[in-house]
Amino acid sequence: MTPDAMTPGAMTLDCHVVVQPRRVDARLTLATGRTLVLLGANGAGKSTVLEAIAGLVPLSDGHVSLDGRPLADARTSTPARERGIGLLSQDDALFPTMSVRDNVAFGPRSRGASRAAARATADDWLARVGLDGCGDRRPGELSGGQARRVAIARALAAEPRVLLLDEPFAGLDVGAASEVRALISSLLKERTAVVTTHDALDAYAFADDVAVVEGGRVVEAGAASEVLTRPRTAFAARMAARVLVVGTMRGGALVTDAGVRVPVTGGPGAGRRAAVAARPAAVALEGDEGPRAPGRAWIAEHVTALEPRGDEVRVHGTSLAADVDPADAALLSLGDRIAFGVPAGLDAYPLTPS
Ligand SMILES: Nc1ncnc2c1ncn2[C@@H]1O[C@H](COP(=O)(O)OP(=O)(O)OP(=O)(O)O)[C@@H](O)[C@H]1O
Repeated sequence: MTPDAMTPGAMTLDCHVVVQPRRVDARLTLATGRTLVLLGANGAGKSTVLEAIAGLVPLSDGHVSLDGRPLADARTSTPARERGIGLLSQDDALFPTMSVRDNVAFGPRSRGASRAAARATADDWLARVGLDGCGDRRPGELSGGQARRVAIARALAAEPRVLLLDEPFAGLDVGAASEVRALISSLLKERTAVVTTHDALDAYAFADDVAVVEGGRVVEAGAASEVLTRPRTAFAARMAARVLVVGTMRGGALVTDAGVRVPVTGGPGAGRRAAVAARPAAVALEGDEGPRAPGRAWIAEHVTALEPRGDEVRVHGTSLAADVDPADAALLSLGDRIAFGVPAGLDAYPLTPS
């Protein structure tokens, strides 16, 4: 570890991952001690980025550097086990014939620890992930949540400089996912990590920084507080579970390109492009005709999708969305024209540099 890497805020990971066969071309940087969440839909290229950083997929172009040390480019590649990077893949990939303890001891053993020391480290990690006493079991004797914990322990027992977690809650039932979420939340403190997810909840829960990935590219990146609450594109807003209304500032209001006036708080000067972001739960829904409640700006769109979400349904328009009671959603059909009521008084933020 270089002295620079010990400095809080120093850049740990710097990469430009180009994997042409998978159409991935993504640039990322990550400072020491921070957690970066890669937020994107299925197939966006998130796993490919992690696999390339870990050394499991070759780069077509670009580079991966850790603490200023080049690990890979299109011509050279440090072997995965020598990178100081731990990857928790979606399938856990535990060795099925080894005991749980030996699975976790694998990393320390590879780093030269004696068998006894590696086993002691493994037992210590098993206790830290809540699996005290499970060391003699085989992976096939574990529940999905337990197996995920073992995989986490195995990744961390190797003492990686950077931990990569690929959809760490995928395939777990609600109870197990909640437990693993709490465990990961405590383990990520002070650690340098990248977590992939398609779920905004994970971004809100873990991210210091967020990079939104679409079609193999990073389309928005920055501090979580900025990217999640002030998204700049409809895609980033959707990934952050927000709806975005874009327009031009006029007379203290945001006026959409269709001419709807949205009263806002703050915002840049007249004539500047700006946006407000709302939670779908805060957006109201009415028929296209008839009375409209005051205190909102009403924007008419066609229904494009009805997405069940537990005890609510998210009604998507072409750009807006609202969470409504299933009984109300049941009255709607795809293509219906409806009015979304965006609350007045949201904070407007600039979309163009001043
Ligand atoms: N082993 C592979 N061989 C060839 N192409 C692959 C392989 N794995 C993924 N791809 C392709 O690369 C692209 C990116 O996939 P990737 O798995 O990285 O996306 P993702 O964002 O992680 O999605 P998911 O959340 O579904 O895992 C996709 O077009 C996918 O079909």
